[in-house]
Amino acid sequence: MSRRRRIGVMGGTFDPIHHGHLVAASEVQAQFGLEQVVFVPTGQPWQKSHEVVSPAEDRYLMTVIATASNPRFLVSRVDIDRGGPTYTVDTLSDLREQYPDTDLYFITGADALEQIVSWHRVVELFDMAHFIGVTRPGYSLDGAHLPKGAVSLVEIPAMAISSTGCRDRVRAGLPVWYLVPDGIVQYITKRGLYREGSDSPAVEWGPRSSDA
Ligand SMILES: Nc1ncnc2c1ncn2[C@@H]1O[C@H](COP(=O)(O)OP(=O)(O)OP(=O)(O)O)[C@@H](O)[C@H]1O
Ligand SMILES: O=C(O)c1ccc[n+]([C@@H]2O[C@H](COP(=O)([O-])O)[C@@H](O)[C@H]2O)c1
Repeated sequence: MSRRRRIGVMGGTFDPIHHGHLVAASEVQAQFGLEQVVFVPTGQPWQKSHEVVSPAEDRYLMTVIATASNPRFLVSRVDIDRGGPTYTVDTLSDLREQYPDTDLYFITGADALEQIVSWHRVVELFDMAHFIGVTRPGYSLDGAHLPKGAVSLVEIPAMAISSTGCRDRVRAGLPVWYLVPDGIVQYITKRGLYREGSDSPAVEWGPRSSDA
């Protein structure tokens, strides 16, 4: 009897994508024998509504550039094309339709996992995918209230990199070489992303009038 397909799902705002994301996806791919890992840039990350987030198309293109050299990595537009606030319950139902007879492995860092109880329709999530929590410097999972057995925890090489840190460095005129792939440095420079007073058309996600 043939084994069911196993596909990883790496969701993120990716503003910008950095080597912490790529190492997490690569480690989980190898440890769980995943056929592919699908990177899914968020449309509107509703829990970051107080933050300025770069346009989805910039985040999507950066994700495509950063993953292009790995034949096991793919990028999906489902969260961007659906529109509205991004909920993982919708991401997983779209991907389940796209990948029938497949086990999905949703990858999250320790920080995101700590917050998972606040996610939309969280109870349904654990029936839709296996959740894999990866270690992240500065975060611990000790206090996270997760359903017993719902999440597998995986130790990955420690990458003390965050998108916030990368944005702050660009704003301060510091290099982000080697924190992000080379193509992402070039993309950020070309588009003038994250620079104070730059013309880059960052957007703020306020609640839509229909959500009020
Ligand atoms: N250095 C890292 N090590 C392990 N997991 C990470 C790391 N950076 C991000 N992740 C995980 O990747 C997913 C997407 O993260 P996201 O795009 O929000 O990046 P971020 O660096 O956390 O961004 P920001 O600093 O803007 O909050 C989340 O599950 C997050 O926990
Ligand atoms: O479903 C939710 O309510 C929800 C709330 C916060 C984050 N998420 C998902 O978690 C992933 C990482 O998100 P972020 O904001 O840390 O980049 C991404 O796939 C998000 O869509 C999902």
